[in-house]
Amino acid sequence: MSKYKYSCLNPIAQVGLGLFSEEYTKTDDIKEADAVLVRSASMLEMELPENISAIARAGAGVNNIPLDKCASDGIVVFNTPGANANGVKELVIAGLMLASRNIVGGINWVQTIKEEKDVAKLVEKGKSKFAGKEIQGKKLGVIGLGAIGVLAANAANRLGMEVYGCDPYISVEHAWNLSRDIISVKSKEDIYKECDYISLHVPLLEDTKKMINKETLSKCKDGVVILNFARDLLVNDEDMEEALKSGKVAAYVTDFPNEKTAGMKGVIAIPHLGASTEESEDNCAVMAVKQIKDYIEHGIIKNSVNYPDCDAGTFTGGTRVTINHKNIPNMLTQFTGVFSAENINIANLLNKSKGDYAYTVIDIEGGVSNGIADKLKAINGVLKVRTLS
Ligand SMILES: NC(=O)c1ccc[n+]([C@@H]2O[C@H](COP(=O)([O-])OP(=O)(O)OC[C@H]3O[C@@H](n4cnc5c(N)ncnc54)[C@H](O)[C@@H]3O)[C@@H](O)[C@H]2O)c1
Ligand SMILES: O=C(O)CC[C@@H](O)C(=O)O
Repeated sequence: MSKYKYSCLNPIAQVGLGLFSEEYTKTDDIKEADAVLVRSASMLEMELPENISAIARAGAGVNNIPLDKCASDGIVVFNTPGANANGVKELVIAGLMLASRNIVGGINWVQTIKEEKDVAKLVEKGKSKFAGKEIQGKKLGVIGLGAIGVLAANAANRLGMEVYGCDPYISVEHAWNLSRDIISVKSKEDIYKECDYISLHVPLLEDTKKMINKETLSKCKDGVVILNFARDLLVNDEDMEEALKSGKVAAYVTDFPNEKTAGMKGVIAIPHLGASTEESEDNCAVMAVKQIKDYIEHGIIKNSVNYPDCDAGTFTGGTRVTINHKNIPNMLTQFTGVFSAENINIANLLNKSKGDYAYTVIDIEGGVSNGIADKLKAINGVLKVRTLS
């Protein structure tokens, strides 16, 4: 009989799932799963049963997961920062090329003449219709300098582009990795005004939704190319259609086609292939499974998007009690009170908070009764209690 169960809502690379020991079994019923692994499947409308302790998004974007609801149910949500960034960066470079040289048009045209007698001659005669531009010397603006934005900016710069980057919240780690040749600008306005190509690498949030719209496009250069390898809702599709028609936008490259953009003239639509490489899928799966195992077996939180990171070290014996709770005053006093009332000595205690939520790990040398977990659960503001032994 296995100790833990996990469910996968999307296919997850075997190299990751193989890291689960025989203590784990896979289940298709999330009502009995301790942990859930997901890629792009939407969990927004899903009922989240009480048994779930953790959800790992094998990828970066978490807009398919109800983060607040999970936090208030005591469910820790992880993602895998950077694990698919190289895969996306490479497709962004392909996107720059696809938008600059009429590669798709040319390839499709060759198929229309493939049965003709002298294909080579027709090719030489007809190819001028597909002539393009080079990216060297052109200006690229990268909005969002996280794992992908930094790699894309540096790579485009190495290909001879003049690259502008904008990220008011850039992390120290990403700032370190950004080439000194990238021109860092404080406002997106500078990118709209200066750049021939604009690539979006921000998460989909309330303040980034439809950031590319009639107003922002009006600030752009005529014939600008927009690349969207982040999320479709970052762009207002109606405004984009108008801008493509008028020539304001020369091409819109999107990794997120929808009913509106899939057949839109001027759109180069790719079926969400950014992270669809063997390497990215493996990296994401391995990172996601390791994070789930660390949390389930040791109560360690790393790379959570709704709870604080918290590492009390490997659980080696005795009892470890983990408590997901609201970040409100007086919680620790109440927790320690439950143990002291039973004359139990706390060997180690770690508490971390992030926004409205907090997480506490309490190590005890011996065992504890079930009653302890029930008393902790009864404290107002406690969302989930787990006892590892
Ligand atoms: N096409 C794909 O298959 C694919 C794969 C991975 C990620 N993505 C998308 O790309 C996004 C970025 O991925 P990542 O791995 O680089 O994430 P990341 O978290 O490393 O980087 C996101 C960056 O955006 C910045 N940011 C947030 N709000 C901003 C704003 N208003 N203006 C400017 N910068 C802002 C953050 O400071 C951060 O540095 C993801 O959220 C996801 O939606 C798509
Ligand atoms: O899982 C995928 O294929 C896509 C992942 C990507 O959109 C992400 O946000 O990481």
